[in-house]
Amino acid sequence: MAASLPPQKYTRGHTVGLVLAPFSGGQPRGGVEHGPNQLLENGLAKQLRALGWTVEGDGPDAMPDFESLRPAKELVHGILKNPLFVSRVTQKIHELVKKTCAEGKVALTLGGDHSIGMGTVSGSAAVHDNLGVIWVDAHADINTADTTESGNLHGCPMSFVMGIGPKVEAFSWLKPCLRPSRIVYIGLRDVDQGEKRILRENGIKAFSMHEVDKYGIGRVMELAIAHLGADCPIHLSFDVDALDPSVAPATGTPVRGGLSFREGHYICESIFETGRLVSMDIMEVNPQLGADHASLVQTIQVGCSLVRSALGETLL
Ligand SMILES: NC(=[NH2+])NCCC[C@H](N)C(=O)O
Ligand SMILES: [Mn+2]
Ligand SMILES: [Mn+2]
Repeated sequence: MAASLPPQKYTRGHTVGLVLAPFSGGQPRGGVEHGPNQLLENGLAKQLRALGWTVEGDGPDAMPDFESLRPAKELVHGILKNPLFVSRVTQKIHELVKKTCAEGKVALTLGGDHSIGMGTVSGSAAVHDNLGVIWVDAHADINTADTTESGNLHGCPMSFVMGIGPKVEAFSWLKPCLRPSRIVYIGLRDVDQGEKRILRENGIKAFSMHEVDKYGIGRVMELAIAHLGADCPIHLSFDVDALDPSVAPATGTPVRGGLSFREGHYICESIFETGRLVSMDIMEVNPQLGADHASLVQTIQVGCSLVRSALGETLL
């Protein structure tokens, strides 16, 4: 028997619309495009149905083929890698997330690398006024075309949705849609110099691992939710590298000193408790990385359990 879920303020009924994002063009390591398939094969949709959700978008032909969007000729903008390809894919994701949210469903995007956040945040913000974004990550992913040292667009989605930094021609579809005050970071511990300046200059609220250690995750979540305000819709973007590599090893840019298993889940549980989660990303699960098969299985399982916690699974 399905559990009965409490009402959610900003969505109609209890339907999750899956948005599958098998994409790795925002960074150089292959494998992360298999994240969505692995999460589904581990039973994610079934697990959400068992919690009482209606789940759409996991049918046999649901997996999109983004290769067809790869341009014959890339645009050049400094050291940015694949700007036109990333733009086309994220625009597609934007449309899918926007449609799902407009239908009153929770949009759950399975990545894929974190450049996809350009599409998910902008797609959700196009429907939900005053959206607050909780970005859980070891990294701030707020480089601009000027500050990025890697040229990897998975390190840039936040500056792109905010509309800061130089205009990049390939992304003319992406209009500024997120003010700095609508962002809260949790879990940061590997932030580039240019990104630190952007965070400071824009007064962006960030709870790095230092604050998680200092206050504990319970207090951090109280402060995070209070910062966004008591009554706004919330988008949760969860990069699994926010977790300590001992918890989620199969990811492209692991950084030691991360969130524990319980801290990660507590974040998700406390966002569910607000009743205001309207969209969520689970990103950077890379089944081809990690030392062995066990670390892969562990990472996929933790990805699934984070989503369950954000969608109402409780310990008791
Ligand atoms: N989504 C991620 N894992 N991002 C890692 C970004 C690392 C680095 N800051 C960069 O710009 O390349
Ligand atoms: Mn990230
Ligand atoms: Mn990261």
